[in-house]
Amino acid sequence: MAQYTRVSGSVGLITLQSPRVNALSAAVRQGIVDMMQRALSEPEVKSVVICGQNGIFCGGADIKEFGKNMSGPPLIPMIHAIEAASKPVVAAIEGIALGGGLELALGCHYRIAHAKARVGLPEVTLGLLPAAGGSQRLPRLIGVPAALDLITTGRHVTAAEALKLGIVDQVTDHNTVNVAVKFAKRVAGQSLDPRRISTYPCPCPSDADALFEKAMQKVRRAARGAIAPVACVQAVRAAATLPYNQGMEREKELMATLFTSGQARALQYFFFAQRAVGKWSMPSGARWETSKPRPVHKAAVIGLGTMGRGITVALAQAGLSVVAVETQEKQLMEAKQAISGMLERGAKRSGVAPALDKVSYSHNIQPVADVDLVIEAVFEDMALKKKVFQQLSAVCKPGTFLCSNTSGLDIDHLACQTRNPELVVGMHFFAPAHVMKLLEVVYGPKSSPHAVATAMQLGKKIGKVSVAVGNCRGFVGNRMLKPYLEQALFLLEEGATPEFVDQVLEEFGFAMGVFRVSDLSGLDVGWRVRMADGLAQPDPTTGQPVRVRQGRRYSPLGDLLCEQGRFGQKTGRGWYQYDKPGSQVAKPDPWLHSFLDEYRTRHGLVARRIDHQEVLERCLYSLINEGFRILEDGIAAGPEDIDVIYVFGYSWPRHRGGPMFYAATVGLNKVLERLEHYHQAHPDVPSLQPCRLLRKLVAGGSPPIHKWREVIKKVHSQL
Ligand SMILES: C[C@H](O)[C@H](C)C(=O)SCCNC(=O)CCNC(=O)[C@H](O)C(C)(C)COP(=O)([O-])OP(=O)([O-])OC[C@H]1O[C@@H](n2cnc3c(N)ncnc32)[C@H](O)[C@@H]1OP(=O)([O-])[O-]
Repeated sequence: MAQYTRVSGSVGLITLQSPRVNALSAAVRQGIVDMMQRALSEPEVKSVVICGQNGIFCGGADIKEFGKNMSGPPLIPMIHAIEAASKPVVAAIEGIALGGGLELALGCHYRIAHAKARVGLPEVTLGLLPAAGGSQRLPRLIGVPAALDLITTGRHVTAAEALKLGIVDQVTDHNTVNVAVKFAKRVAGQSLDPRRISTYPCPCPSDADALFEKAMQKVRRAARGAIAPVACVQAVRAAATLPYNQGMEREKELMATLFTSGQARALQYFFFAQRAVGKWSMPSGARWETSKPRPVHKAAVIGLGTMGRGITVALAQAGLSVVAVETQEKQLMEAKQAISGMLERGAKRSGVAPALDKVSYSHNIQPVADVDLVIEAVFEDMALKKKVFQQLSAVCKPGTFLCSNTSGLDIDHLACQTRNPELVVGMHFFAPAHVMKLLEVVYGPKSSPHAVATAMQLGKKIGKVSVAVGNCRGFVGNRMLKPYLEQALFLLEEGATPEFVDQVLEEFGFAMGVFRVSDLSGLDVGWRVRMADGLAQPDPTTGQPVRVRQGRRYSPLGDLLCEQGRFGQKTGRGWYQYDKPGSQVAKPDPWLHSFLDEYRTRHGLVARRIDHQEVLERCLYSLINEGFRILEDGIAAGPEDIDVIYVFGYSWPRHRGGPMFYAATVGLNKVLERLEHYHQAHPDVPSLQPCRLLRKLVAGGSPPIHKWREVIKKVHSQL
């Protein structure tokens, strides 16, 4: 919808009305067309201002309409009509003008923006490109290099940068609509030809071919198989090399290839999945709408190792006062230096003052008595963590939330160490904690909805994408990672090499394959956990590494490497070799190949040829199968939770939507059939045995992913 009012005598004011972001739905487009005709037909009206209600100009095309039959007036001719109008049209940009919203503004003759406004063409993040003239008008207005940057990254720019680039004509701190109305009155009657961007020549740098070649290489490197960034470069190239109308034809062609692509569907699913995880619920029925968070002004971090330092920085950068506690004096001094350095570098990057004064340091726990929330980040040892929680429960004021950054230990065990177990939740950060977006908020059976709501809100405040999950070994992310890692090791036993397995996973779109990630995070981290679980010990009778445990197949390959000090990058040797400890360039290691050959011979294994499909299916389908078990157990409320965790925490390629969306794309019946195939071949690997929920979904005709929550609810109600 759009509202029309005549203001200041001679200005027609068109206000977009579609909560919450005035997206260009069919109704809004119809409203704009109708109101423009009215403004142009009223003789008293000399100029027009377009704005959005509630201080937001426009969030672009209505993503909820994608995939449905398009109705209402099409966007391109609507914008052309505005550009061709005989009366000046001024866009009053408040809040945001994104995608089709900015394209609408580029069709206007003038653009006035509020100082706090942001503009951009983020279509590439949805697997699309600016398809309402944005890829043709923006290069003509601001030049090819700047347009390439905005369109291939989809980044939002501030009003100040938009003015500098020439996207907007004026920036104001005052009421933008009033300023725009005054401006519109002032330009009434002036010639508009010089203001019709589509008529501008596209300023093309002399070395255009080289520039576009370079841009194409850059996006291909970063895209990891995503197709939209490549199409964006091609569209801008059309603007630089073709007349406007032909360029628009090219934009349309390219958009047609993207719009129906699986990647666009995956990225649009992921757009809404990101918003769905904020609307959390617990098996107890507690929900985000009804659970009030408590304010957190002052926090504490216990243990200043790598994770503790990153968490302290994330909290301080968000403006919280932080008490950083480390009992080891030397570790405390090193941490103070590291944290100050991270705060200074972060502040320099964002052009603000470093929040050094936000952090106070202590080598004992007393100063945390008056904080609102504590995050424990000590070494991953249950006995040590229990002691810390007992101390915190004794020292902290009543009502203080006690949170653990454990990556998989039992939250309920920690809660039982305290006077108020309802105030205990997990806040599982991902390394580096001040960079990685994901936060798993883990609730135990005693955790109160307030504790979950407070941790979720704190996560949002420090710029994280927070996902609420239930308490179990490894929570969601690490629990699903286990069968994935297991299959990768089994594939090595059966004849594959780390390079080949990683190549397949990186071609799929992962930033790094499983063995390169293992070398980066350190093989010893998992080894210590397996040692603690008594898994890594050789068979006491034979002294031989054990390959079957409790009737399940087990691969001791990782343990054997660790026994030889091959911890990965940190020791210069792991699944790959590195020039020196700490270097990051992984090279195939002939030693490892002969080690694998000997290992196979010693265990009577015969190497066989393993193809891409098998690597992909065994690694990904076992991970997905565990995802279905997690949904069945109610540890995650819906597939969106799992997909957001895997994209933000485990570099699952966003243009594939996430593991559960990928399963739906491949087809649940195919995933089931392949798992049955591999389980038959490997009956001693329970993680390949298809999960009941997967069977149930397939038996139910493989409903679309947005319907899975209903099926899960039914399964839970029958349990
Ligand atoms: C032709 C043309 O070339 C092409 C093809 C296009 O134009 S493609 C479209 C290009 N536009 C975009 O990529 C912008 C996408 N939106 C955003 O980036 C953000 O939303 C935001 C604008 C920066 C606000 O962030 P927020 O954090 O303040 O609130 P929110 O929770 O995110 O959003 C608030 C509510 O609005 C909903 N919403 C936001 N943008 C929407 C959109 N474009 N269409 C439909 N719904 C939208 C969102 O789902 C949520 O709903 P609900 O959960 O309340 O039910």
